[in-house]
Amino acid sequence: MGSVDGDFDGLRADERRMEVIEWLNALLPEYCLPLDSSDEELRELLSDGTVLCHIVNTLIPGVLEASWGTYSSADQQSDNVNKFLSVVADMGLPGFTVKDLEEGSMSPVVDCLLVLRESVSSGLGNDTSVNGSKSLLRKKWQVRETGRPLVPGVGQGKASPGEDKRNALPDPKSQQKAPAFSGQKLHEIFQLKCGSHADLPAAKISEMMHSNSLDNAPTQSLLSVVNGILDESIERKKGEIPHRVVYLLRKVVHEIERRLCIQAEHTRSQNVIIKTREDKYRSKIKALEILVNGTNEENQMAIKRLQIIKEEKSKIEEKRKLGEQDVARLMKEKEKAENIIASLKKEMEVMTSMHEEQLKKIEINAKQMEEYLTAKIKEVDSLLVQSNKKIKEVEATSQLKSQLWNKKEGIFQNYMNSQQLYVKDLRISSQSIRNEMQALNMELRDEMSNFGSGLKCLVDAAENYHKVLAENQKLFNEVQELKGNIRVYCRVRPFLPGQDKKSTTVDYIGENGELLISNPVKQGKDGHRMFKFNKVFSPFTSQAEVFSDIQPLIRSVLDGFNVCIFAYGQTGSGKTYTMSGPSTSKQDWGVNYRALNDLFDISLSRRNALAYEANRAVGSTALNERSSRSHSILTVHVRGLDVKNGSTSRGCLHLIDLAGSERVERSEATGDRLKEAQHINKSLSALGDVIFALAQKNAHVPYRNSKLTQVLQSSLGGQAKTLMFVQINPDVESYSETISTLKFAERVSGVELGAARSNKEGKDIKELLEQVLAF
Ligand SMILES: Nc1ncnc2c1ncn2[C@@H]1O[C@H](COP(=O)(O)OP(=O)(O)OP(=O)(O)O)[C@@H](O)[C@H]1O
Repeated sequence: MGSVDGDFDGLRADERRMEVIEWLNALLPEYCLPLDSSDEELRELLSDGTVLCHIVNTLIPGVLEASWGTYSSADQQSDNVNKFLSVVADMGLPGFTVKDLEEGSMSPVVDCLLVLRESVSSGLGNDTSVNGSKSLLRKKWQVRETGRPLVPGVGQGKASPGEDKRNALPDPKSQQKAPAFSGQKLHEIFQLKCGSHADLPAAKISEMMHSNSLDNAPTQSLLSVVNGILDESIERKKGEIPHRVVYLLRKVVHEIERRLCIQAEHTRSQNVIIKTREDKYRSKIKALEILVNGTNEENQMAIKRLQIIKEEKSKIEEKRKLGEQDVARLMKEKEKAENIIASLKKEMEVMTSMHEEQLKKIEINAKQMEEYLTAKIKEVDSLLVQSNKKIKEVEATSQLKSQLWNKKEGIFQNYMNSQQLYVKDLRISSQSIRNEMQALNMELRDEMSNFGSGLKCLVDAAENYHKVLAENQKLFNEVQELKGNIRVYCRVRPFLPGQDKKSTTVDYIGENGELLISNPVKQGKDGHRMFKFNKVFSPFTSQAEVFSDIQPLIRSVLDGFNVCIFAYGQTGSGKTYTMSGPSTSKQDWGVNYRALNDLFDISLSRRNALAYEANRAVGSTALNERSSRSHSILTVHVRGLDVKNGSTSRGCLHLIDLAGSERVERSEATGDRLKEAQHINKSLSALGDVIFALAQKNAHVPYRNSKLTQVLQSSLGGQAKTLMFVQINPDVESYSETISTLKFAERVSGVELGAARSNKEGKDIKELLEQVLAF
């Protein structure tokens, strides 16, 4: 793009220069500079300032006079240029510097000339201001209206009207090219006053005709001559024109014609040049348009590429950022690694120095050891020498000693003989002792046989113990059966802290399982309801007391019975309290902990006779693990192996914390909770139905009505023993739940209780129990 601008600038400068040259050619045709002249050619024409002054004089005749001369000095040249510039400045037009004219670009000079042209052309005609400025300029430069400058020696005299046209300055070139006619001479000829042309001497005219001075004279001057002659002719009132004057006129006219022809020729050639230039510029413009179109497409492409590049750049920047982060991380890691390496290096250095020190020490020790060992070797050598000496000495002494021993042997032989005699005596006495020992052995054998018969009696007694134990178990279980296979214990929960103790529904708790519940709404006889169970535990009954009543059932599990203990009651009535206990401290233990503990204790006490295999399963029946909405079942399977006869017994204990017994309609449950409550109710009523059927000894027991009864099937019915804790809340607000719970329990226990009561043997239960416990 820059180059295109440059081209345009160049083009504009060329055009402007051509414009100036064209104007100059029109104004001063005598110079006739080719239109495509360069800056340098224009500079050559204008540099001495003469032409510039000539321009001013042509536009405002007589304002300036250039310093003429074939070879004008540098001072003259700058003087001419300064004159021109001061005229331009006086006209209020922008000028240029002398330096611009001497070197560098000619555009300031061209601009100045164009502005001057514009200013003059716009001020032509009846522009008084321009005329005014012209007169001012003339005044300034002391020029008369005739146009002659008031320079001494130049054009002095009276100016006549019409003399203006004749006052044009002579062409400096003509002066240069025609030395025969000096500038002053030609001037004189063309500046002749009226009537003088006719009076020109013949020699002078012939000199003019034969010389080429007309060739060099400015056209303006030639026209002035013609005009002068014509004026003269008019003045002389059609007087006869001398032949020589006619000839001169012809010559002048001929010259004018010749010049016009040249000018026309020149104009034609200029036109051709201009046309070719125009074509050139048109083709250039087309090329530029194509270039511009191409550039637009390229621009769009470039914009698209730029966008892609921008996107790529942003991606690259992101990558670069990530890279920088990586680099930062790696730098940190590198720093860490360098730190570690530095610390390791330090450690290495320390270790190396330590090793070196140790090596030195070892070397020192080795040296010391070597010295020590060489000393030792020396010592050993000397000792060896000494020991050799000693061996010899010892050999000598041993010889002496053997002689001595031989003497002592003789003495010992004598002693031995005497001792043999003594041993003979001892043998005789030992024989008598042996006889005594045999007698004693006989006595011991008799005693041992007596002890064996005693031991046999003990073994027989032990065997009898097993039989008695079995009988005991049998009796115990009979007692349990007599007590009933289904038992219902009611437990009344105490009031919780913050509850009003006066608002109780429990009126009376009898020793034989009676429970009187009062209706808070009804008064009198109808306001009370009596229930009867196997036992009723008051709010003050401890965990241990409750368990002592069910302990025999746990014992029967080890004897191969299935036992099922469960707690039934509304939420918050104490089911978990009874079954598990409020805490894990021993005194708070519920039935579960105590039952398991008891099983272990009894199995341990029976370990000599029976080996048990202490298995447990825990589960819950509903989706929710909260005890109030799920049944929690703890099952213990017991297998006992009789050590003596190898027989096995299997028992199973189910400990169940049932879900809350609230009625669905009362719980106001909806959605999943409703379904859950319905399931719970269903399983509880199924349990009731099973127990009821069992108590009535029905042929069909509906075990399959619920999952709960299916799971407990083996522990409900048959020889299985079932115990139900009916938990009640004494609070008045829970009255209706309490009644429905008790009714359910009564339904379960009612028939069984009746059966137990009608059994005559039931009266002997207490006695039987006492017998068993006494045994
Ligand atoms: N015999 C009792 N002595 C003292 N506090 C009791 C007794 N029975 C129950 N409680 C207390 O009453 C509250 C409710 O008891 P518990 O949680 O055992 O009831 P629950 O019937 O198991 O309730 P849920 O059906 O919601 O599980 C507990 O704070 C418990 O400690």
